[in-house]
Amino acid sequence: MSGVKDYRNELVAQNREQIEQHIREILRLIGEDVDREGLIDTPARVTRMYEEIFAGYQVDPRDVLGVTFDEQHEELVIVKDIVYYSQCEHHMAPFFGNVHIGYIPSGKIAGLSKLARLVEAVTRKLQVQERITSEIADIMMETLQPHGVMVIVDGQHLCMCSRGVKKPGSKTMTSAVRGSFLKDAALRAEFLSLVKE
Ligand SMILES: Nc1nc2c(ncn2[C@@H]2O[C@H](COP(=O)(O)OP(=O)(O)OP(=O)(O)O)[C@@H](O)[C@H]2O)c(=O)[nH]1
Ligand SMILES: [Zn+2]
Repeated sequence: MSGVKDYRNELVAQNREQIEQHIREILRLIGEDVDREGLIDTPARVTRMYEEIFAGYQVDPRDVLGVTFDEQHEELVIVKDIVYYSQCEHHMAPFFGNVHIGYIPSGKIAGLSKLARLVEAVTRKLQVQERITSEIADIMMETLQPHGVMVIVDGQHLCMCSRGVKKPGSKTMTSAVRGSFLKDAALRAEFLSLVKE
């Protein structure tokens, strides 16, 4: 595993030649002229893009929250509007949106940027939106041991917009609720109202 700050998918880099060959073959099989100027470098570009958009395989998302601070703030902390881009595991088509994370620390707070890094680590791979949502909540619970966590994710799935059912603009909303948020309706309401602002 490489460090959690700047990472690319090393397996893609190791297999670069084979991946490029396969992409070239797919281009040929869909009826393209693989030797035309605009496409000559496309297999290499796509492979470099895979190193980036599939970088999540390179990191254990738990390591991202390795840096924490002891702090007695046992009140709501929210980081909202964390933009993510992921790839749906059914079609390998992009989906993207925002993640909102709220938690009540229990003696341990995370660096704020680490929550955004956690989103990166969980989304930069083949995913479904539900799993992104619950993985973020579960990893927060496991590593920070807070009183509770609530995560909301919205997503626009290109596999539903540009193909198939073709419903551009439709948004999928998912939430995960853990610990004190489960029992406390007022806390959930406070989180939701601050996320909406
Ligand atoms: N639950 C969930 N479903 C997703 C997500 N991303 C894509 N899908 C769905 O995965 C399903 C795959 O369905 P299939 O019937 O196997 O594939 P398909 O024939 O291409 O389906 P259509 O998209 O309806 O044309 C579709 O309904 C997609 O909308 C996600 O993040 N969560
Ligand atoms: Zn899809």
